[in-house]
Amino acid sequence: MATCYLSLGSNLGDRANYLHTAVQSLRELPGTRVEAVSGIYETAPYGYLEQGAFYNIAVRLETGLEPHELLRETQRIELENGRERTIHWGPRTLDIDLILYGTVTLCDERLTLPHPEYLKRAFVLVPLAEVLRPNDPHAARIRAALDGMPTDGVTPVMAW
Ligand SMILES: Nc1ncnc2c1ncn2[C@@H]1O[C@H](COP(=O)(O)OP(=O)(O)OP(=O)(O)O)[C@@H](O)[C@H]1O
Ligand SMILES: Nc1nc2c(c(=O)[nH]1)N=C(CO)CN2
Repeated sequence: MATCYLSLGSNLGDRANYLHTAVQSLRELPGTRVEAVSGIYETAPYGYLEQGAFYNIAVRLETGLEPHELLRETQRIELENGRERTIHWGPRTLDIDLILYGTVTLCDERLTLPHPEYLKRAFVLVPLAEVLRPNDPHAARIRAALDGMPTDGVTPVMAW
């Protein structure tokens, strides 16, 4: 089993409902236990700015699925929730990014772990800090990245 952290986002349609539906689907994955879900944050768009605000959460789960198996399942969940890839970093009903999979490092044509952008993204790090195990091997790096990072574009809107 591995401790994994996912970042989920939505900025089209009923954003909170897409996130709740996605977490329920994660709970139903084989060999997987969702252990913690952050509150929902409203976040200013990062990267491609001509779009609506996102709702973002972070999830900690334990899974026996291998990294590529987990990615296949999360991409299935995205498609089941109407995900369409039009503009890179553009609007989406649901996006699920694999941030950390234990201490695995991996870089192939389908999957990079840890996620290559996560330490630059307050919309990832702020929810992630809520569900992070204090003794996690990545905790010090995450706290250091958050220290001094502007987080004014990340606003808590509702508990999970
Ligand atoms: N850690 C990861 N989590 C999710 N997808 C990944 C990861 N590493 C690589 N990918 C690949 O990235 C491709 C593009 O994913 P997507 O279109 O969701 O990017 P994005 O979420 O909009 O941008 P970003 O990855 O910068 O957050 C996917 O088809 C997937 O194979
Ligand atoms: N606020 C916010 N901005 C983004 C997000 C996201 O989830 N939240 N996802 C992106 C592509 O992964 C690009 N920009």
